Order: sequence, then structure tokens, then C-alpha cells
Amino acid sequence: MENDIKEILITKEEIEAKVKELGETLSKEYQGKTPLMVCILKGAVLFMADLVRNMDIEVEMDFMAVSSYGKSTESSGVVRILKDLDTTVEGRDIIIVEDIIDSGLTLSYLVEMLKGRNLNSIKIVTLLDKPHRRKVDLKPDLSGFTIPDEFVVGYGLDYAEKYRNIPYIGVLKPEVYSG
Ligand SMILES: O=P(O)(O)OC[C@H]1O[C@H](OP(=O)(O)OP(=O)(O)O)[C@H](O)[C@@H]1O
Ligand SMILES: Nc1nc2[nH]cnc2c(=O)[nH]1
Repeated sequence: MENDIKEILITKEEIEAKVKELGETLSKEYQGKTPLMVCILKGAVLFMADLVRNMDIEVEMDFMAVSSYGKSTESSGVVRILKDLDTTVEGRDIIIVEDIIDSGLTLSYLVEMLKGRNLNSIKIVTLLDKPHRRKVDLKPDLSGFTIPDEFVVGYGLDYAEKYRNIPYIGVLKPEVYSG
């Protein structure tokens, strides 16, 4: 599996240090509150699991699954909810946890939808941000790493459902796409 990786962009150690820092920042920001951490499946699962373990305040967790129609490496902007939240979000402080923001289409749709549910507050934390690819005006409140316009895998991120369990963020060799 790791033979398919051309280049390591962010090491396991760099991810660990950054997730610790993000967890500490969120703990300070939400001191005295119990935010509802909303993980966007599936890519953000590993980040969510590590992030909450680096927070020393009470949190609740919930999960949403969305599907964006389109090519395997490109988001189309048409978002379908496959699994909605189990929790009632009225009056809650929501932290959306994402692995990557690319075009921003997935999150801009989700944030607008959630804002319609009478939340107290909503913030976005993403591990990775590709700002050059943005198609809508969407900025994360907290971001781990800004990365160049390359398709990355590992630490939850997949290509055709594979490579999610690689412990670092890497770029695939071009021949992997062409088969
Ligand atoms: O900013 P955008 O261009 O909308 O792209 C970002 C979205 O794409 C990825 O999810 P994906 O649809 O690949 O699903 P997955 O997390 O289950 O792999 C990622 O987890 C974001 O949700
Ligand atoms: N795996 C993966 N999914 C994405 N979704 C949007 N951008 C990316 C990316 O670079 N890698």
C-alpha cells in the first residue's frame, strides 16, 4: 500500500503535534461549555478520534454522512445527506470536524442546513485546507495545515476507499490513478 505513495506531505509526528495544539485551543475556547462535535464521515473519523482525546472539557460527539456526486477526486457541489445527526442541535454549540476543505461545496451546504436548526453557535475545524481550490466563500475557524492543490490520502482520507489507514498525509503516484 505504501508503495503507492509518491511523497509524504505531513508526517505522523507533525499531525500528532498539530492535533494536540488544536485540541488545546478548542478546550480554551469552549471552557465551561459542552460543545457537540460533529464528525463528517468517513474521512474525518481519525482526526475526530484524536482531537477529542486532546480536549480536557466535556464534549458530545455525533456523526453525519454526506455524499457529493461527482468524479472520484472532485466534488460536484450536489450534496445528499446519507446519515443525519442523532442529536437535537437546538441551542447547542456545534463544532464541525472535517478532514479537508477543498472546493468548500460540501461544508457550505451543510453549514447553511444546520444554521436553519436554531443553533447557539457553529464553528468549523479542519485538519487540511486547500484554499486555492475554493469555489465558494468558506473559511474554517480553525485549520491544521494549508496544503497545495494536490490530491492527498492517509489519516482518514481515501482514494477509492483505500489508504485511509496510512498514518501520515501523502500524495499518490500518478500511475495509481491511471491503473
Ligand atoms: O470541499 P469539498 O470540495 O466539498 O471537498 C471536501 C469533502 O470531500 C471529502 O469527502 P468525500 O466526499 O471524499 O467523502 P469521505 O470523507 O467519505 O471520503 C472530505 O472529507 C470533505 O467532506
Ligand atoms: N482523499 C481526498 N479527498 C478529497 N476531497 C477533496 N479533496 C481531497 C483530497 O485531496 N484527498
